[in-house]
Amino acid sequence: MIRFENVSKSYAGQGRPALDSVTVEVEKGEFVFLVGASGSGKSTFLRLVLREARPTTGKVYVAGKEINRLAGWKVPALRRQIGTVFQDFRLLPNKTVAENVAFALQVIGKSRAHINKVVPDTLELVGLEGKGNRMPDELSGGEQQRVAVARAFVNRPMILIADEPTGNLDPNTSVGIMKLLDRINRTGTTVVMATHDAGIVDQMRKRVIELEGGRVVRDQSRGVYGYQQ
Ligand SMILES: Nc1ncnc2c1ncn2[C@@H]1O[C@H](COP(=O)(O)OP(=O)(O)OP(=O)(O)O)[C@@H](O)[C@H]1O
Repeated sequence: MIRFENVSKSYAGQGRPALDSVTVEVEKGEFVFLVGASGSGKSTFLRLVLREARPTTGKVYVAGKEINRLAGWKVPALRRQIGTVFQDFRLLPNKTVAENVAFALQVIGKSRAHINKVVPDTLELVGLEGKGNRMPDELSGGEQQRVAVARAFVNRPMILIADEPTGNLDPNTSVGIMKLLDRINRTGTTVVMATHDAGIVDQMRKRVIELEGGRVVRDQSRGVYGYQQ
């Protein structure tokens, strides 16, 4: 589903590359944690999958396509297949919960009938039934992240990318979000999550890829967090 072939990424003006000769493959339906110290290259890895950044050398494949070679007009279709969740939720503050989730479908031209059916189903899936009319600032952090997960998943993407999704949440709330991501993964969606949350990684026992200075230094199935911060 995702394949990096000898990928390096250097940012202009930076001495050493953010990613350095990374070769890694993530199969369809896998759940993968990306761990490593701050600056080790996790976000760069995720941005390359979304083609928000492009490799300096090497090839990135998503669903069999080398995405660096995709024509610009095909990039939105690629991103439509990839849901994203971030530490800071990134909800639209002036839209209700339901509108935030619906918006993700409106911008890709889905019909009102489809939206009216799918949004309530997805809010129920994430445990927010009955809260569709709330504004984001009327929700707890954990609930706001559930909205973000609903928005990321409402189009049933083949990949879900999560960059520190529990970074702003307390441990109990984080467990709830992880249960949700696990549930989404069980529907067949490939999940790649960058995290500093040792407790979560140790509890979930999923594949762990560790980056250090832009290189893969560990790739372990049913792994643990495994290093001191
Ligand atoms: N847009 C950019 N321009 C220049 N350098 C960048 C840019 N983005 C990241 N870097 C550099 O690339 C390296 C890897 O950064 P990256 O954000 O991928 O790490 P990370 O593992 O996600 O870190 P964190 O855990 O703090 O989010 C760092 O040295 C960082 O300073």
